[in-house]
Amino acid sequence: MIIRNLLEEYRRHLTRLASTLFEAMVRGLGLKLELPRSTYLDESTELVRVYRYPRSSVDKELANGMHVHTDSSLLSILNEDQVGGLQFLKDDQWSDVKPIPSTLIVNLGDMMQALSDDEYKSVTHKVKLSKQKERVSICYFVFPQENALIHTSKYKPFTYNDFRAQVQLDVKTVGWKIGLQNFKLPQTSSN
Ligand SMILES: O=C(O)CCC(=O)C(=O)O
Ligand SMILES: [Fe+2]
Repeated sequence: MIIRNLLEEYRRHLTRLASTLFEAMVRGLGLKLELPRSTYLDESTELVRVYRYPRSSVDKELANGMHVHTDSSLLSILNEDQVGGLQFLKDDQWSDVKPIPSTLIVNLGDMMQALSDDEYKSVTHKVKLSKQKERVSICYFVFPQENALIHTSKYKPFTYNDFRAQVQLDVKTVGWKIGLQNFKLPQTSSN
């Protein structure tokens, strides 16, 4: 089970990295968090996924290895090979994330967007399949404690559990994830 030990070691390094990044964002934004940091970045929730995306057999632009989405996480840290295919949406335009050797990609998830009161955005992204080469990525995700209340000015107070249950319900009833929009408080017109 060498792979298991390696993934565990990898996870521990990324916990450190994610905590450092989270701390920097909390300080940078001057966030007044009500609960300890480990409530929002809960080590026990961490996932490490290894993906193998096969070569695309269809000769079309549409060959998605991973459909359009935002991550529900607090933070996601991606480690990809040199094949490329990750794309993100900005101003209604898809852009490629060019792979850079020995470089990790940090995605902010929905929970970071909520905690930052929309100062930071959870990026919409997808993975396109290559026609030439298979792609491998190792992706780390960390989430808040399931029952910890996330309380900010732009959103109704909610827990990660509430969020996940709502996403599951939306996927079942509407057919896709609505996400943070469901928890948004009505905008006030004060200035
Ligand atoms: O494989 C990748 O680079 C991204 C995977 C991804 O977006 C996800 O698992 O949420
Ligand atoms: Fe993702």
